[in-house]
Amino acid sequence: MSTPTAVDVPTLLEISPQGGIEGRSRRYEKYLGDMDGVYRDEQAWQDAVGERGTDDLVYWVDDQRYQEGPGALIVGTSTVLPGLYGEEFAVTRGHLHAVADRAELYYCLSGRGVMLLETLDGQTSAVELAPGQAVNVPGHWIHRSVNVGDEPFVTLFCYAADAGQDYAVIAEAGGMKNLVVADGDGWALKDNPDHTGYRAG
Ligand SMILES: O=P(O)(O)OC[C@H]1O[C@H](O)[C@H](O)[C@@H](O)[C@@H]1O
Ligand SMILES: [Fe+2]
Repeated sequence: MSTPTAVDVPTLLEISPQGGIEGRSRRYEKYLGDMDGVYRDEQAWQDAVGERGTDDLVYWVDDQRYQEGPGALIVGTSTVLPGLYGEEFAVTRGHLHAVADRAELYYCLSGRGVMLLETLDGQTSAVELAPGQAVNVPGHWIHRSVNVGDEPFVTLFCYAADAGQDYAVIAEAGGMKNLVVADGDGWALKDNPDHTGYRAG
């Protein structure tokens, strides 16, 4: 059991529905240039880089944490800006927790999105989220936020402070099994033909 420290005190967090936390510990920003290899349509991503440059902000995360040890929670907001790369909607890189059994809650604050979920043994799920809706993601599910609207997709998340992130799992598999693509006014799932299957769990 970890010894409480002076900073282990309850903290009031002011959470903006547009994303952002007063009282955060950290802000983490991802730019278009960081998304190399994430979208299946490489040319579409290259074209976007040509138009907007590598320094164009695509998503950002504010979080608050008071210790790294097991038992503590990380609370944050994730703001994914809208976009389309070929037929694919704007996504976060996505990950499996490094401590794979760690769960995560995502509560939609604004915008319209999909939480794309997959397991190493091939189960898939996609949960659409509108403001007021949440998804309780069990451990062992790879998760990626997808903005399927035309405004920022903002979620409040909460997960165990010792979870960590494994990003290689998606890259090694040629991307996630499913793509979230534009379909009329909405979205649809499409098989990613480059997906080779995940490594053994
Ligand atoms: O970590 P990424 O897949 O790039 O997504 C960005 C963020 O998504 C979620 O909201 C997680 O809880 C964050 O810890 C993570 O950093
Ligand atoms: Fe996570």
